[in-house]
Amino acid sequence: MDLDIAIDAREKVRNPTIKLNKKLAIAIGTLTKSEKKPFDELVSQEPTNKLIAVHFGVGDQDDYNTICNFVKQFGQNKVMIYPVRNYAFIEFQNIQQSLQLIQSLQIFENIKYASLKYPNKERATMFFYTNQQELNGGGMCDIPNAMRQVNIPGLYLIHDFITPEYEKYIMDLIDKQEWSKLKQRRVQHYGYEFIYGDNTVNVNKPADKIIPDFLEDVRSKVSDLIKPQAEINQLTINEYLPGMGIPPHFDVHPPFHEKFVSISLLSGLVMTFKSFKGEEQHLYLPPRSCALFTGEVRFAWFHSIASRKIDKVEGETHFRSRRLSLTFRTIRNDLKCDCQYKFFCESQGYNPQTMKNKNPLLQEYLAKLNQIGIQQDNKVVPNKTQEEIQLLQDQQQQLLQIPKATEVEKKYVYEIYEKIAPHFSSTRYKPWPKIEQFLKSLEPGSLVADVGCGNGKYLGSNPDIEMIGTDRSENLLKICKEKSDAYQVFSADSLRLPLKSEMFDAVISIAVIHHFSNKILRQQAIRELLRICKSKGLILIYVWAMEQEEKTFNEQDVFVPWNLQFKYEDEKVINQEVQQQFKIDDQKKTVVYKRYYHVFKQGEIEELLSEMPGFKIVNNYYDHANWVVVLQKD
Ligand SMILES: O=C(O)CCC(=O)C(=O)O
Ligand SMILES: [Fe+2]
Repeated sequence: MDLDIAIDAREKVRNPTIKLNKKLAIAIGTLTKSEKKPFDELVSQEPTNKLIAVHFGVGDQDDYNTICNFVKQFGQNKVMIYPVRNYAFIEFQNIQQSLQLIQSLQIFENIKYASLKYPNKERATMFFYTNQQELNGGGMCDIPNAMRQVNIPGLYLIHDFITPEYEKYIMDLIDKQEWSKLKQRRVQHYGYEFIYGDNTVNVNKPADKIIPDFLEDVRSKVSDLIKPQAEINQLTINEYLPGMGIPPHFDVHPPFHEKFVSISLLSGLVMTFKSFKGEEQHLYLPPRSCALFTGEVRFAWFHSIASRKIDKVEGETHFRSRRLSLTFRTIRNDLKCDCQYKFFCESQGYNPQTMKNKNPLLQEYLAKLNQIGIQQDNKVVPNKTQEEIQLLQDQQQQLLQIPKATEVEKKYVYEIYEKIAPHFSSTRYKPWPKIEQFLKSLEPGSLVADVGCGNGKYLGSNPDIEMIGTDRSENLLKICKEKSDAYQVFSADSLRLPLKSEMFDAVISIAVIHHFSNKILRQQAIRELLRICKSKGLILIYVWAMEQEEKTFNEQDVFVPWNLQFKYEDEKVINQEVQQQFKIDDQKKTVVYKRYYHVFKQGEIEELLSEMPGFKIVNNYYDHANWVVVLQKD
């Protein structure tokens, strides 16, 4: 078969199939090269039940799905894709099926292949019969297998840092802003202009554009995360279409404070990290996650994104789609970095130029590291006291643990409230006097958050204050809205409230903290209450007491039954799902659901709080079988 297609430009204009032939030649070139076999050996002149699809067009997942759906029409088959090489191996059960596929396409008699064109795309896939039992895919192993978790000193990945709703909200607005075009990508800069090539900023020249207001929530959340570092004041937004990447680099030291973060929007992809010792690790950054760079990874590791359309994540092929990243940094006006990684630090004698020429000092440094071992070197931290180190480590530990609700909260709290909401609400209409009293004691005009507002029974307690309510249960929120149009409520996770810090004059948390099944979660929920409260603001917390007359508890972690009357339950549910999962009490005509509680012993909430900074306890008492504390933020 003659594939040496030399095309005369004029001929190409006259004969449109030649354009296709040129593409074919390129595709076949890739196939033969990576399979290391001549084309004649790879393809069969006679119909077989196996096909090779070349230029498979897995540019993105859409193409992949298109082709799989197309192939499926002709019968059961096995499709092996080799996305790196843009071809695939398809095996049908019989020849009839592959024959039908080929016949459904445009057939080019002279070289016996069939071509599937994509609507609206300058792209086609060609199919050939083959006798091969399999293809080797040209070594799919070219793509490193990335992990969802890695162990890189100073690097933290926080999942679900923002919600899908917030992501959508900011995406729409980001797309309305002006983009600057780089050779590879499009970018937006705020606060300070980034100088590529040197990977730095001009600290004396703030950009005209400051970080937009619509990003304030995420900016302040990042500022909290990096405390005690100064507030975030620079933002770079990078846009990566499939196939785009960023070469290996690290941020120069002097113009930026230590910590910075990169938040991924829309699509995940793999970031590659390379240490100064040559060690390489690959981490998958999922959408809406936040990667926090501190210490060694920030000062002395290269990070990069390979220019690919697909990644391999724990063995699975992951198709990239459009991704935006928000890189938030703090500018350092004094330009004096005093990190311990002085061989990479421009403030301490490092010169990127000499580094490129294999800086002899660096060679010496690496030799020394090899001698004493990196472990020991890590322990030597100039300019910081032991106490400071401990403090930083504690803080990083804490960051690592920005915790997520477990299955217990999902299955035995959240899902149950969803089910029992109307019935629950019908039994919870009377506000408790002491809580009303607290709300009525607030200054007129106060802004108050009711975190875990349930059916909203306190939202109208004091008409002179402004209240917002959050809850995880959509069905309870529905009830709030039915009660009054004026109620401002929305769904939120109490462990990570989508609310700006220091915003509220007071915060209440009624019967919420006891639904978290471990101490870390209970503390995180309280930390969030503290975070959104203004300095000197009050926080009222109610939790179920173990010591109560209404119920006897033999232990602290309990599942408390809720007898849901049949009239509140969907018939269908009673018959099917519930019968398998939940107990039905035929006599009482109820379905028995169980809610998880951690009931608090006397003094326990105070003990939990004693491990947390930033407030004092101004009151504590017992009310309606609950232990109660009132905190005042420092
Ligand atoms: O896209 C990212 O996550 C990283 C961007 C980055 O490394 C940079 O802007 O310096
Ligand atoms: Fe970077």
